[in-house]
Amino acid sequence: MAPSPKVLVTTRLFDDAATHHLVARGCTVVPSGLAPDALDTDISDADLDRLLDGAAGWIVGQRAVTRAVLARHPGLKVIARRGVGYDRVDVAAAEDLGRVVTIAAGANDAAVADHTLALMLAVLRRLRESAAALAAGDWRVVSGSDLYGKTVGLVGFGRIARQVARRLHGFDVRVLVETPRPDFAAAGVTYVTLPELLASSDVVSLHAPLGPTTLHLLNGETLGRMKPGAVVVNTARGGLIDDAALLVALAAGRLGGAGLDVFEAETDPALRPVAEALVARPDVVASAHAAGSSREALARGNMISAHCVIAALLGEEMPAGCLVVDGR
Ligand SMILES: NC(=O)c1ccc[n+]([C@@H]2O[C@H](COP(=O)([O-])OP(=O)(O)OC[C@H]3O[C@@H](n4cnc5c(N)ncnc54)[C@H](O)[C@@H]3O)[C@@H](O)[C@H]2O)c1
Ligand SMILES: O=C(O)[C@H](O)COP(=O)(O)O
Repeated sequence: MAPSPKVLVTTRLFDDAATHHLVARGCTVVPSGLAPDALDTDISDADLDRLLDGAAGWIVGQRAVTRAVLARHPGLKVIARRGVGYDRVDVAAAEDLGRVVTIAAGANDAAVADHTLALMLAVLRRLRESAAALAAGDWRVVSGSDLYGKTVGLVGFGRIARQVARRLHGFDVRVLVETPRPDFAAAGVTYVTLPELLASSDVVSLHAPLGPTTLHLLNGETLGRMKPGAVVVNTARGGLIDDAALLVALAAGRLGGAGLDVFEAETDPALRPVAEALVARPDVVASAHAAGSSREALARGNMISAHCVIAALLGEEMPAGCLVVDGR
Protein backbone atom coordinates (compact mmCIF):
# COMPACT_ATOMS: atom_id res chain seq x y z
CA MET A 1 0.00 0.00 0.00
CA ALA A 2 1.22 3.49 -0.86
CA PRO A 3 2.44 5.42 2.22
CA SER A 4 -0.41 7.89 1.93
CA PRO A 5 -3.24 6.13 0.08
CA LYS A 6 -5.52 8.37 -1.92
CA VAL A 7 -9.20 8.28 -0.95
CA LEU A 8 -11.71 9.90 -3.28
CA VAL A 9 -14.88 11.22 -1.63
CA THR A 10 -17.78 11.87 -3.99
CA THR A 11 -20.72 11.39 -1.64
CA ARG A 12 -22.57 14.60 -0.84
CA LEU A 13 -22.43 16.21 2.61
CA PHE A 14 -19.25 14.51 3.76
CA ASP A 15 -17.89 16.37 6.77
CA ASP A 16 -14.67 17.66 8.27
CA ALA A 17 -14.65 15.21 11.19
CA ALA A 18 -14.60 12.19 8.88
CA THR A 19 -12.10 13.87 6.56
CA HIS A 20 -9.78 14.64 9.49
CA HIS A 21 -10.05 11.05 10.67
CA LEU A 22 -8.96 9.76 7.27
CA VAL A 23 -6.07 12.21 7.22
CA ALA A 24 -5.06 11.32 10.79
CA ARG A 25 -4.82 7.67 9.71
CA GLY A 26 -2.48 8.60 6.86
CA CYS A 27 -4.86 8.95 3.92
CA THR A 28 -4.82 11.70 1.34
CA VAL A 29 -8.41 12.82 0.85
CA VAL A 30 -9.45 14.00 -2.58
CA PRO A 31 -12.81 15.82 -2.76
CA SER A 32 -15.01 15.56 -5.83
CA GLY A 33 -14.88 19.28 -6.57
CA LEU A 34 -18.68 19.45 -6.63
CA ALA A 35 -20.75 21.65 -4.33
CA PRO A 36 -21.03 19.92 -0.93
CA ASP A 37 -24.67 18.98 -1.49
CA ALA A 38 -24.34 18.02 -5.18
CA LEU A 39 -24.89 14.46 -6.31
CA ASP A 40 -21.97 12.50 -7.67
CA THR A 41 -24.22 11.33 -10.52
CA ASP A 42 -23.42 14.79 -11.95
CA ILE A 43 -19.72 13.96 -12.41
CA SER A 44 -18.85 13.22 -16.04
CA ASP A 45 -17.25 9.86 -16.84
CA ALA A 46 -14.03 11.60 -17.88
CA ASP A 47 -13.85 13.60 -14.64
CA LEU A 48 -14.56 10.51 -12.59
CA ASP A 49 -11.70 8.65 -14.26
CA ARG A 50 -9.42 11.61 -13.57
CA LEU A 51 -10.50 11.75 -9.93
CA LEU A 52 -10.13 7.99 -9.46
CA ASP A 53 -6.67 7.94 -11.01
CA GLY A 54 -4.36 6.46 -8.35
CA ALA A 55 -7.14 6.16 -5.76
CA ALA A 56 -7.09 3.21 -3.34
CA GLY A 57 -10.41 4.06 -1.69
CA TRP A 58 -13.67 5.61 -2.86
CA ILE A 59 -16.46 6.85 -0.62
CA VAL A 60 -19.28 6.90 -3.12
CA GLY A 61 -22.76 8.38 -3.13
CA GLN A 62 -25.46 7.38 -5.62
CA ARG A 63 -23.04 7.11 -8.56
CA ALA A 64 -23.07 3.75 -10.35
CA VAL A 65 -19.96 1.69 -9.66
CA THR A 66 -19.71 -0.45 -12.77
CA ARG A 67 -17.45 -3.33 -13.74
CA ALA A 68 -15.93 -1.05 -16.40
CA VAL A 69 -15.02 1.65 -13.87
CA LEU A 70 -13.52 -0.93 -11.52
CA ALA A 71 -11.54 -2.52 -14.36
CA ARG A 72 -10.13 0.86 -15.40
CA HIS A 73 -8.88 1.47 -11.84
CA PRO A 74 -7.05 -1.66 -10.67
CA GLY A 75 -5.55 0.18 -7.69
CA LEU A 76 -8.99 0.83 -6.21
CA LYS A 77 -9.17 -1.54 -3.25
CA VAL A 78 -12.27 -0.43 -1.37
CA ILE A 79 -15.57 1.18 -2.30
CA ALA A 80 -17.48 2.43 0.73
CA ARG A 81 -21.10 3.54 0.70
CA ARG A 82 -21.85 6.19 3.33
CA GLY A 83 -25.41 4.83 3.31
CA VAL A 84 -26.76 1.28 3.15
CA GLY A 85 -28.28 0.85 -0.32
CA TYR A 86 -25.83 -0.63 -2.79
CA ASP A 87 -28.10 -1.27 -5.76
CA ARG A 88 -25.87 0.98 -7.90
CA VAL A 89 -22.70 -0.95 -7.07
CA ASP A 90 -21.83 -3.99 -9.17
CA VAL A 91 -20.83 -6.09 -6.15
CA ALA A 92 -20.40 -9.24 -8.23
CA ALA A 93 -17.86 -7.42 -10.40
CA ALA A 94 -16.14 -6.03 -7.32
CA GLU A 95 -15.88 -9.52 -5.90
CA ASP A 96 -14.53 -10.92 -9.20
CA LEU A 97 -11.93 -8.16 -9.28
CA GLY A 98 -10.93 -8.55 -5.64
CA ARG A 99 -12.33 -5.25 -4.39
CA VAL A 100 -14.04 -4.70 -1.04
CA VAL A 101 -17.50 -3.07 -0.90
CA THR A 102 -18.81 -1.80 2.43
CA ILE A 103 -21.97 -0.14 3.70
CA ALA A 104 -22.55 1.86 6.89
CA ALA A 105 -25.08 -0.55 8.34
CA GLY A 106 -27.52 1.08 10.74
CA ALA A 107 -26.08 4.60 10.36
CA ASN A 108 -29.35 5.99 9.06
CA ASP A 109 -32.06 3.49 10.02
CA ALA A 110 -33.52 5.69 12.78
CA ALA A 111 -33.50 8.69 10.44
CA VAL A 112 -35.30 6.80 7.68
CA ALA A 113 -37.82 5.37 10.14
CA ASP A 114 -38.58 8.86 11.50
CA HIS A 115 -38.94 10.21 7.97
CA THR A 116 -41.24 7.33 7.01
CA LEU A 117 -43.56 8.16 9.90
CA ALA A 118 -43.38 11.86 9.00
CA LEU A 119 -44.49 11.12 5.42
CA MET A 120 -47.19 8.67 6.54
CA LEU A 121 -48.70 11.15 8.99
CA ALA A 122 -48.34 14.13 6.64
CA VAL A 123 -50.24 12.34 3.87
CA LEU A 124 -52.92 10.94 6.17
CA ARG A 125 -53.52 14.31 7.86
CA ARG A 126 -53.28 16.18 4.52
CA LEU A 127 -50.68 18.55 5.96
CA ARG A 128 -49.58 19.76 2.55
CA GLU A 129 -53.08 20.96 1.64
CA SER A 130 -53.61 22.34 5.12
CA ALA A 131 -50.36 24.33 5.10
CA ALA A 132 -50.97 25.61 1.56
CA ALA A 133 -54.48 26.79 2.46
CA LEU A 134 -53.25 28.55 5.59
CA ALA A 135 -50.35 30.17 3.76
CA ALA A 136 -52.92 31.57 1.32
CA GLY A 137 -54.92 33.06 4.20
CA ASP A 138 -57.58 30.32 4.15
CA TRP A 139 -58.26 29.15 7.72
CA ARG A 140 -60.65 26.31 6.81
CA VAL A 141 -60.07 22.95 8.46
CA VAL A 142 -58.57 20.36 6.12
CA SER A 143 -59.63 17.07 7.67
CA GLY A 144 -57.44 14.00 7.25
CA SER A 145 -57.45 10.45 8.63
CA ASP A 146 -56.10 8.88 11.81
CA LEU A 147 -53.14 6.57 11.71
CA TYR A 148 -54.51 5.13 14.96
CA GLY A 149 -56.44 1.92 14.41
CA LYS A 150 -55.28 1.42 10.84
CA THR A 151 -53.42 -1.48 9.22
CA VAL A 152 -49.92 -0.71 7.97
CA GLY A 153 -48.10 -3.10 5.64
CA LEU A 154 -44.31 -3.11 5.59
CA VAL A 155 -42.58 -4.62 2.55
CA GLY A 156 -39.17 -5.84 3.71
CA PHE A 157 -38.25 -6.29 7.35
CA GLY A 158 -34.63 -5.32 7.79
CA ARG A 159 -32.94 -2.65 9.89
CA ILE A 160 -35.21 0.20 8.79
CA ALA A 161 -38.56 -1.60 8.68
CA ARG A 162 -38.01 -2.95 12.21
CA GLN A 163 -37.48 0.59 13.46
CA VAL A 164 -40.62 1.67 11.62
CA ALA A 165 -42.55 -1.18 13.27
CA ARG A 166 -41.30 -0.11 16.73
CA ARG A 167 -42.52 3.42 16.12
CA LEU A 168 -45.85 2.21 14.71
CA HIS A 169 -46.64 0.24 17.85
CA GLY A 170 -47.01 3.55 19.67
CA PHE A 171 -49.80 4.45 17.26
CA ASP A 172 -51.89 1.36 18.06
CA VAL A 173 -51.97 0.08 14.51
CA ARG A 174 -51.95 -3.46 13.12
CA VAL A 175 -48.59 -4.12 11.43
CA LEU A 176 -48.37 -6.61 8.56
CA VAL A 177 -45.00 -7.62 7.13
CA GLU A 178 -44.02 -9.24 3.85
CA THR A 179 -40.43 -10.39 3.51
CA PRO A 180 -38.66 -13.32 1.83
CA ARG A 181 -37.28 -14.55 5.19
CA PRO A 182 -39.97 -14.18 7.87
CA ASP A 183 -37.60 -15.57 10.48
CA PHE A 184 -37.18 -12.58 12.79
CA ALA A 185 -39.43 -13.05 15.82
CA ALA A 186 -40.78 -9.54 16.24
CA ALA A 187 -43.55 -8.88 18.71
CA GLY A 188 -46.68 -7.29 17.35
CA VAL A 189 -46.24 -7.95 13.64
CA THR A 190 -47.98 -10.50 11.46
CA TYR A 191 -46.18 -12.04 8.50
CA VAL A 192 -48.32 -12.22 5.37
CA THR A 193 -47.92 -12.65 1.62
CA LEU A 194 -47.67 -9.59 -0.63
CA PRO A 195 -51.20 -10.07 -2.03
CA GLU A 196 -52.56 -10.27 1.53
CA LEU A 197 -50.61 -7.19 2.55
CA LEU A 198 -51.84 -5.18 -0.43
CA ALA A 199 -55.46 -6.23 0.08
CA SER A 200 -55.50 -5.45 3.82
CA SER A 201 -53.29 -2.40 4.38
CA ASP A 202 -54.45 1.19 4.73
CA VAL A 203 -50.82 2.24 4.35
CA VAL A 204 -48.19 0.32 2.37
CA SER A 205 -44.60 1.29 3.20
CA LEU A 206 -41.63 0.00 1.21
CA HIS A 207 -38.36 -1.01 2.90
CA ALA A 208 -36.78 -3.54 0.55
CA PRO A 209 -33.65 -3.00 -1.52
CA LEU A 210 -33.93 -2.38 -5.25
CA GLY A 211 -33.08 -5.49 -7.24
CA PRO A 212 -34.50 -7.90 -9.79
CA THR A 213 -37.19 -9.19 -7.38
CA THR A 214 -38.33 -5.74 -6.27
CA LEU A 215 -38.16 -3.69 -9.48
CA HIS A 216 -41.69 -2.29 -10.00
CA LEU A 217 -42.98 -4.26 -7.04
CA LEU A 218 -45.77 -1.71 -7.09
CA ASN A 219 -47.00 -1.49 -10.67
CA GLY A 220 -50.38 -1.00 -12.33
CA GLU A 221 -51.49 -4.49 -11.37
CA THR A 222 -50.28 -4.52 -7.74
CA LEU A 223 -51.42 -0.94 -7.11
CA GLY A 224 -54.82 -2.12 -8.34
CA ARG A 225 -54.86 -4.75 -5.59
CA MET A 226 -54.50 -2.14 -2.85
CA LYS A 227 -57.47 -1.05 -0.79
CA PRO A 228 -59.28 1.91 -2.35
CA GLY A 229 -58.04 5.07 -0.64
CA ALA A 230 -54.88 3.43 0.73
CA VAL A 231 -51.65 5.40 1.03
CA VAL A 232 -48.24 4.43 -0.39
CA VAL A 233 -44.95 5.44 1.27
CA ASN A 234 -41.57 4.86 -0.34
CA THR A 235 -38.40 5.77 1.54
CA ALA A 236 -36.45 2.85 0.03
CA ARG A 237 -35.55 3.26 -3.64
CA GLY A 238 -36.99 4.72 -6.80
CA GLY A 239 -37.69 1.72 -9.02
CA LEU A 240 -39.64 -0.18 -6.37
CA ILE A 241 -42.64 1.72 -7.71
CA ASP A 242 -43.57 2.17 -11.35
CA ASP A 243 -43.96 5.93 -10.95
CA ALA A 244 -46.05 6.34 -14.10
CA ALA A 245 -48.50 3.71 -12.81
CA LEU A 246 -48.63 5.43 -9.42
CA LEU A 247 -49.46 8.72 -11.11
CA VAL A 248 -52.31 7.04 -13.00
CA ALA A 249 -53.67 5.44 -9.80
CA LEU A 250 -53.57 8.74 -7.90
CA ALA A 251 -55.10 10.71 -10.76
CA ALA A 252 -57.92 8.16 -10.97
CA GLY A 253 -58.62 8.67 -7.26
CA ARG A 254 -57.91 4.99 -6.54
CA LEU A 255 -55.39 5.79 -3.79
CA GLY A 256 -55.51 8.21 -0.89
CA GLY A 257 -52.09 9.72 -1.50
CA ALA A 258 -48.37 9.00 -1.44
CA GLY A 259 -45.34 9.92 0.64
CA LEU A 260 -42.30 9.72 -1.60
CA ASP A 261 -38.62 10.24 -0.80
CA VAL A 262 -37.27 8.41 -3.83
CA PHE A 263 -38.11 8.42 -7.53
CA GLU A 264 -37.25 6.50 -10.66
CA ALA A 265 -36.15 9.81 -12.18
CA GLU A 266 -33.10 9.82 -9.88
CA THR A 267 -31.47 7.27 -12.15
CA ASP A 268 -33.57 7.77 -15.30
CA PRO A 269 -33.81 11.43 -16.32
CA ALA A 270 -36.42 10.52 -18.96
CA LEU A 271 -38.84 10.00 -16.06
CA ARG A 272 -38.41 13.54 -14.69
CA PRO A 273 -41.80 14.67 -16.04
CA VAL A 274 -43.48 11.80 -14.18
CA ALA A 275 -41.71 12.72 -10.94
CA GLU A 276 -42.61 16.38 -11.43
CA ALA A 277 -46.27 15.48 -11.99
CA LEU A 278 -46.24 13.37 -8.82
CA VAL A 279 -44.67 16.02 -6.60
CA ALA A 280 -47.04 18.68 -7.94
CA ARG A 281 -50.07 16.75 -6.64
CA PRO A 282 -51.68 17.98 -3.40
CA ASP A 283 -52.06 14.38 -2.18
CA VAL A 284 -48.33 13.71 -2.52
CA VAL A 285 -45.83 14.73 0.17
CA ALA A 286 -42.32 14.43 -1.18
CA SER A 287 -38.65 14.92 -0.37
CA ALA A 288 -35.55 14.52 -2.49
CA HIS A 289 -33.87 11.38 -1.14
CA ALA A 290 -33.50 13.01 2.24
CA ALA A 291 -34.89 10.29 4.53
CA GLY A 292 -31.48 9.02 5.60
CA SER A 293 -29.86 12.44 5.72
CA SER A 294 -30.58 13.78 9.17
CA ARG A 295 -27.53 15.60 10.55
CA GLU A 296 -26.93 12.82 13.05
CA ALA A 297 -27.25 10.03 10.48
CA LEU A 298 -24.91 11.80 8.07
CA ALA A 299 -22.29 12.26 10.79
CA ARG A 300 -22.53 8.56 11.73
CA GLY A 301 -22.44 7.38 8.12
CA ASN A 302 -19.53 9.65 7.24
CA MET A 303 -17.43 8.42 10.16
CA ILE A 304 -18.35 4.76 9.61
CA SER A 305 -17.48 4.94 5.92
CA ALA A 306 -14.13 6.53 6.81
CA HIS A 307 -13.51 3.68 9.28
CA CYS A 308 -14.44 1.10 6.62
CA VAL A 309 -11.96 2.54 4.13
CA ILE A 310 -9.16 2.72 6.69
CA ALA A 311 -9.78 -0.86 7.86
CA ALA A 312 -9.79 -2.19 4.31
CA LEU A 313 -6.67 -0.26 3.28
CA LEU A 314 -4.66 -0.99 6.42
CA GLY A 315 -5.80 -4.61 6.69
CA GLU A 316 -7.48 -4.02 10.06
CA GLU A 317 -10.60 -5.72 11.39
CA MET A 318 -13.78 -4.00 10.21
CA PRO A 319 -15.16 -1.90 13.08
CA ALA A 320 -18.80 -1.87 14.19
CA GLY A 321 -21.16 -0.63 11.50
CA CYS A 322 -18.83 -1.50 8.61
CA LEU A 323 -20.57 -4.27 6.75
CA VAL A 324 -18.75 -5.89 3.86
CA VAL A 325 -21.30 -6.84 1.20
CA ASP A 326 -20.97 -9.45 -1.49
CA GLY A 327 -22.78 -10.43 -4.67
CA ARG A 328 -24.83 -13.22 -3.08
N1 LIG B 1 -34.23 7.17 1.28
C1 LIG B 1 -33.11 7.02 1.95
O1 LIG B 1 -32.44 8.00 2.27
C2 LIG B 1 -32.64 5.65 2.32
C3 LIG B 1 -31.75 5.51 3.40
C4 LIG B 1 -31.36 4.23 3.78
C5 LIG B 1 -31.81 3.12 3.07
N2 LIG B 1 -32.63 3.28 2.01
C6 LIG B 1 -33.11 2.10 1.26
O2 LIG B 1 -33.76 1.24 2.17
C7 LIG B 1 -33.40 -0.09 1.87
C8 LIG B 1 -33.55 -0.94 3.11
O3 LIG B 1 -32.56 -0.58 4.06
P1 LIG B 1 -32.27 -1.51 5.34
O4 LIG B 1 -31.12 -0.89 6.03
O5 LIG B 1 -33.51 -1.76 6.08
O6 LIG B 1 -31.81 -2.84 4.59
P2 LIG B 1 -31.82 -4.32 5.15
O7 LIG B 1 -30.93 -5.10 4.26
O8 LIG B 1 -31.57 -4.33 6.62
O9 LIG B 1 -33.34 -4.80 4.93
C9 LIG B 1 -33.88 -5.08 3.66
C10 LIG B 1 -35.06 -6.01 3.84
O10 LIG B 1 -35.71 -6.21 2.59
C11 LIG B 1 -36.01 -7.58 2.45
N3 LIG B 1 -36.21 -7.94 1.04
C12 LIG B 1 -35.29 -8.29 0.11
N4 LIG B 1 -35.92 -8.61 -1.04
C13 LIG B 1 -37.26 -8.46 -0.83
C14 LIG B 1 -38.41 -8.65 -1.62
N5 LIG B 1 -38.33 -9.09 -2.88
N6 LIG B 1 -39.62 -8.41 -1.07
C15 LIG B 1 -39.73 -7.99 0.21
N7 LIG B 1 -38.67 -7.80 1.01
C16 LIG B 1 -37.45 -8.03 0.50
C17 LIG B 1 -34.80 -8.27 3.11
O11 LIG B 1 -35.06 -9.63 3.39
C18 LIG B 1 -34.68 -7.41 4.36
O12 LIG B 1 -35.64 -7.81 5.31
C19 LIG B 1 -31.96 0.02 1.34
O13 LIG B 1 -31.65 -1.06 0.48
C20 LIG B 1 -31.97 1.33 0.61
O14 LIG B 1 -32.24 1.15 -0.74
C21 LIG B 1 -33.06 4.52 1.63
O1 LIG C 1 -28.62 4.04 0.77
C1 LIG C 1 -28.79 4.89 1.64
O2 LIG C 1 -28.52 4.71 2.84
C2 LIG C 1 -29.41 6.18 1.23
O3 LIG C 1 -29.70 6.18 -0.12
C3 LIG C 1 -28.54 7.35 1.58
O4 LIG C 1 -27.33 7.21 0.89
P1 LIG C 1 -26.22 8.37 1.08
O5 LIG C 1 -25.90 8.42 2.50
O6 LIG C 1 -25.10 7.95 0.22
O7 LIG C 1 -26.85 9.65 0.61
